[in-house]
Amino acid sequence: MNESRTVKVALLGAGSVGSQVARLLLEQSEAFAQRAGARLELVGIAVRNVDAARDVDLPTELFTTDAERLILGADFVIELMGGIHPALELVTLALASGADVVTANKALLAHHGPELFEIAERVGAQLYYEAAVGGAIPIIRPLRENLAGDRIERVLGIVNGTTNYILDRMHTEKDTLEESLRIATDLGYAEADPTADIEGFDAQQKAAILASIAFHTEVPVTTVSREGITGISAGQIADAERGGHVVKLLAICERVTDPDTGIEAVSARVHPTLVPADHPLASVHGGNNAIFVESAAAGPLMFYGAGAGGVQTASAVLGDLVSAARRHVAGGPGLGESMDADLPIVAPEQVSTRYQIALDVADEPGVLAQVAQQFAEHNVSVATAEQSVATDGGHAVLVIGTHTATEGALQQLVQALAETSAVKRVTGVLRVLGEGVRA
Ligand SMILES: NC(=O)C1=CN([C@@H]2O[C@H](COP(=O)(O)OP(=O)(O)OC[C@H]3O[C@@H](n4cnc5c(N)ncnc54)[C@H](OP(=O)(O)O)[C@@H]3O)[C@@H](O)[C@H]2O)C=CC1
Ligand SMILES: N[C@@H](CC=O)C(=O)O
Repeated sequence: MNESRTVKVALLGAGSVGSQVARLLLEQSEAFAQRAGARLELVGIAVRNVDAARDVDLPTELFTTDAERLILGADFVIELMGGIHPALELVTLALASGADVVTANKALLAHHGPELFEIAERVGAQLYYEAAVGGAIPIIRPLRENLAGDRIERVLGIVNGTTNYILDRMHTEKDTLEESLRIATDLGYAEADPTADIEGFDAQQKAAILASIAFHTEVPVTTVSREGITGISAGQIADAERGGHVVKLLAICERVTDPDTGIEAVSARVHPTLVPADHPLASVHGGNNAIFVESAAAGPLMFYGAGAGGVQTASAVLGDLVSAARRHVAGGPGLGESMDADLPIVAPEQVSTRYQIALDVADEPGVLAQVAQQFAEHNVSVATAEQSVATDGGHAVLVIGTHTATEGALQQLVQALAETSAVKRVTGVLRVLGEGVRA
């Protein structure tokens, strides 16, 4: 190692992830110096409140509220504040000043990635973001680098630790969403505003990032259809278990080829999904994530591990920092990325999958015929139907599994069912994961 070489590192944020990054940087400075080929000097930590209680004891003299000044004196900037503002302005300042930036901020990347990459390219700086998807799991680098010579067809999986933790507890402990979310927050899994987790925004942002790098095309976050888990009831969890499934929030990004024209497009979506209990995704418990990548030459690959948590995510952040430092010392290109495919995005209503629809219906003759007629009129074919009388009597519960149908047909059917006199309520609609890793 060149002992005389020191790179100055500014850290923005000392919450769940930032405090662990700072601790590891300080505790393992010798090891990092060996691995990076230069001393990584933590020159300061920008926060909102320098007096706030922290998960970790860190030297008070490192703390500042003056993020801009800190950035301008640094070679590398690690952004772990979260949110769009002021992260956008600060990351822009850092890149424009020539500093390499490491971030875990998927909201920032999903909404402003292209402009940040443009600035980075213009000034010859690098933007690293391994921790933005999948927490500790290496997935960004494999997609950007290791699989750059392959053709990726599909990226699919569990990309939000908080919702996986919640759904897992709803299955295994019969816990409520609210109580499980409280624990996930204590564990450091949830976003500062956990609405981002439970309403699927976090997974939507991650899907946009994954789809963009997997298919080499810009996938705006607004084109990723999103449904969170707040509508999932204890009844749906019980129905899923009875049918040999578990409920998981999945992000599904796939390349779709029109069979008539041969034109390729990209579909990206996030929704609660019925996963067969013997599928590998069903065994992903707690705050873990699992992401399948299917590519033409490599075939199916699975990436699995801690998807959230302060120290786990710090691992990915520090891996990026060491890469950045090595490049700083040895020179050479940074991570490559090409976004030249310019593929169209499939409209959400054209996406096809299988569904399970639960209905509260009147407990009287002729109901099934009325319901079946609606399915036929909307070209949604029934695969299975199971009827049981509700425990409180007076009505029955009808759970219908469909064959593959488009999202557009499904939406129209659900509206028609809600207006059918025999149907008291459409209690839930879940998409069903197909064979293998196909949705
Ligand atoms: N937690 C996790 O498991 C994972 C998180 N991420 C991402 O990592 C990032 C950080 O997450 P996490 O550590 O959980 O977040 P926290 O909310 O725990 O911490 C945020 C930190 O940023 C500081 N901060 C926030 N706003 C400002 C501001 N305006 N000016 C200065 N400092 C500010 C806070 O300061 P103060 O302490 O004074 O309030 C706090 O130290 C986010 O982008 C998140 O999405 C990615 C993967 C996993
Ligand atoms: N809130 C996120 C944190 C990691 O990205 C999650 O729960 O996955």
